[in-house]
Amino acid sequence: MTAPATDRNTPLAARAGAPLRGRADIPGDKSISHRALLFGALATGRTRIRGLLEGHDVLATAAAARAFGAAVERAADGSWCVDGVGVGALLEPAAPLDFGNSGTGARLVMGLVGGHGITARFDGDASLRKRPMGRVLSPLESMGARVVACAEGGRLPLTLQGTQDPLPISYRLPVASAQVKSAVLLCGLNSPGTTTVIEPEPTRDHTERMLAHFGASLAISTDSDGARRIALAGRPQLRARDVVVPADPSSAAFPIVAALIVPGSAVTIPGVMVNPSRAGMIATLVEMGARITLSDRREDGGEPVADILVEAGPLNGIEVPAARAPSMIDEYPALAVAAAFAHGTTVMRGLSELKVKESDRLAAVAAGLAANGVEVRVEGDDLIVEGRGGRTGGVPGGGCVATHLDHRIAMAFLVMGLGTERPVIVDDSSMIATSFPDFVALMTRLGADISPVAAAEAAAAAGTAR
Ligand SMILES: O=C(O)C1=C[C@@H](OP(=O)(O)O)[C@@H](O)[C@H](O)C1
Ligand SMILES: C=C(OP(=O)(O)O)C(=O)O
Repeated sequence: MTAPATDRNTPLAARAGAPLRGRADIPGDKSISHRALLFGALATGRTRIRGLLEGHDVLATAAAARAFGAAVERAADGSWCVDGVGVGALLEPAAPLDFGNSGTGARLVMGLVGGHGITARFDGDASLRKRPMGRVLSPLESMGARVVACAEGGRLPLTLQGTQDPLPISYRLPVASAQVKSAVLLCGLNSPGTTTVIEPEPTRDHTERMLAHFGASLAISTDSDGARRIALAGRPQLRARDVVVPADPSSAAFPIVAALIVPGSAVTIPGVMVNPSRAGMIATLVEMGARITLSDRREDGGEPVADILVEAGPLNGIEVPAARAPSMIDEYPALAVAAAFAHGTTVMRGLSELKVKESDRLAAVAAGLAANGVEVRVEGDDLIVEGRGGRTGGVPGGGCVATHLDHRIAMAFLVMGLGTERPVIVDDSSMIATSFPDFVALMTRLGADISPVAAAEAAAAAGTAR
């Protein structure tokens, strides 16, 4: 249930305390940040990006863009400039590309390499090396790319040889994955024909929005069976554009849940992206009775955004349908924590994709809840949490959570500890910097009590939780 802390881990403990109050400025969206750098590298001219997320995942993508010949610099005012090389003109990287913890970076860049006459080696950390890459490699191979070498099961480290003339294919996604969709479209950008992706379940649409923003020609329609069809005309001339990156709803989920479960809290979060393909968490929390108010809805950088006010209050357990999963796939660890504080049972259906994230999140969430005294079951791909809202003793806490190199597991359980009877320890917090480097400082400014604990204390807590 719990992993032993090592010397390199940085365990943290979260304790219940004062209400959370004030304004939370959330960093830029991770998905849009990766894409802004890659489209900047593929465009001709200078792209300026404001609000880029400066997390480790995105910085690894910036390094890859440089390896392809783009100039990528941070300006004195905090914006980023990318001088691109143009579609079809990427250079071959001189050294292996290291994507660290980032599935998005690795898979999107595989699409780029697959559609250019270059060869690149891909690697990542122990978590990324476990994640399936076949889902991207398989369509790229049908477009003409070749996997020269890879670890068992099509995993990293691997070497991919691209083609300068990718075949235009029509590809129906076998899994609901925006990363697979995006890899195929990025490869198809340098194809002489039209590349079509059909997605039976809609996934985040930032790639399509940004393709249009940079001047590509794409047609989006709905098939008779309800599937979404995206047709991209190959070899467009992409022109550099300004990109404004809105606040990341997946990061905002943590202070939102914290404000809901810590009595007396009221937190405002300005400029959060509320694109419908990412807004499942807000809809779910509102269904649970959360006091969440959206105001000043507007458009920023081609994405809908709003200011969010969250106030603490009771939550009720609900059933979350499988169809909603793609619109909140990264938010389930935070939602499961909210469910632990709700009155009644919450059933989250159709979570198979959670098993192939930075960790097996279905197992990690269940283990973390159980270690902190919450009754939880995994039934097939469903997660069932028995909320402790209104029960004597509240949510017990007192456990140490194994984070398995997973930023979202670390942040979700630190949030949990802000509302539990006893502190919650996470065995490692270093991965939080992949997506939300300022998380602990931001939560502390709101009034949260999160502090380092000695590895020995974390190990002892892990022992008692077993
Ligand atoms: O395209 C993207 O930016 C992402 C897509 C999702 O992954 P999948 O495509 O594997 O669902 C999500 O979990 C990830 O954090 C970001
Ligand atoms: C799944 C995630 O990211 P990635 O796939 O890019 O590693 C995430 O950020 O929760």
